Amino acid sequence: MKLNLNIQPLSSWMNVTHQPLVISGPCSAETEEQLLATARLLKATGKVSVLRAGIWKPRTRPGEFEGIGSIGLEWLNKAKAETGLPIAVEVANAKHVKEALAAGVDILWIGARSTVNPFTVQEIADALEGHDVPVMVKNPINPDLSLWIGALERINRAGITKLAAIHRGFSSFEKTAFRNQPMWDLAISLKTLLPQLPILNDPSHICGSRELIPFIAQKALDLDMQGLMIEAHIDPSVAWTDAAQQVTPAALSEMIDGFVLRKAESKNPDFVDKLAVMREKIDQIDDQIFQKLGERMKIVEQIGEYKRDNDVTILQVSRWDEILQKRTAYGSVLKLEKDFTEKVLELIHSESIRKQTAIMNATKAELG
Ligand SMILES: C=C(O[C@@H]1C=C(C(=O)O)C=C[C@H]1O)C(=O)O
Repeated sequence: MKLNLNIQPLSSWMNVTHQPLVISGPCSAETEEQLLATARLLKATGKVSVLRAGIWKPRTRPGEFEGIGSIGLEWLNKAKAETGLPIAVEVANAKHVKEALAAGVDILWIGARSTVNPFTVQEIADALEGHDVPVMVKNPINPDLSLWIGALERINRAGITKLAAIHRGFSSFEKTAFRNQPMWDLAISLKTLLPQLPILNDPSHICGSRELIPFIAQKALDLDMQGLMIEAHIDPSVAWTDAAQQVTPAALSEMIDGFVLRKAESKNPDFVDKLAVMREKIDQIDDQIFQKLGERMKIVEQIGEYKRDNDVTILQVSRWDEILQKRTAYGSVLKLEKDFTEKVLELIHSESIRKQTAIMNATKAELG
């Protein structure tokens, strides 16, 4: 299924001065000096296309620094006048949108804590009506693809066609090395449903610590994401917010130099030919896999009927356990990750259970 949004290509509204597209700037604008000094150094790298700064900050607990507020718009405009960099801010309500538009902000983004709430997104969308400003929508904090798509649809329906998504990772109970779980599958699903939608990655919020950022950023580029939003601060050690995940402009520059840029496709005829041959092999193997899955399910159905006629339960834990043990061991010999093998088997098993349940239920109904 493909969704239908009216979106302009990124290249028609974003002047990418260096590949990959990098949007950078401090997590929060703190002082005029901090913002201007950071902006100057970012500009000097020659590798940053847009300056970002948070001026209204949604914080988990009250009493923390909640952003410098509207004065930050003036500082951003000073930075823009000096560096020539277009400016981007986060907006979380109609007032923010109004002020940002009045100040001539070039790009607005909607944060994860706003995307999660359709009322907030609709309020922002209504405030955007009639304005031709680029808007970027971060994923919601919870891994709900529909909410993310819904927010993009609301903004698009307000007439915003310069639209992009930002993948910043998802909250989870699970404690891992990441501040927010990347859950790449969701970004891949969004790209599959909306191939024309530019998706940027925000490795700063996924990682939560600067050391991890280059790895996540490279992975995002390898997944064909169209740019990166990376937080940078003149001196991260004294940052008022998110100190651990900000990098200096110099570190950012070095990081960008280390990226390997891979293209979405190659026109080299030799490459195209070899790829076609390998894909033909994959097609044949996929045919076989599905043929075999079909055959397996037929036997599962026969077993279901046999169990039904002999009043035996559908779920057979010891048999299921035996399959799990045997196949994961075999899978590891075949160099398949245990986690992958288990996921495949679990999918197959739950489909078996579903099929056999249908057989049992049909009979119960017939027996009436
Ligand atoms: C097919 C059966 O029913 C269920 C499905 C299984 C499977 O798909 O392999 C295994 C055990 C049962 O939970 C069976 O009992 O063998």
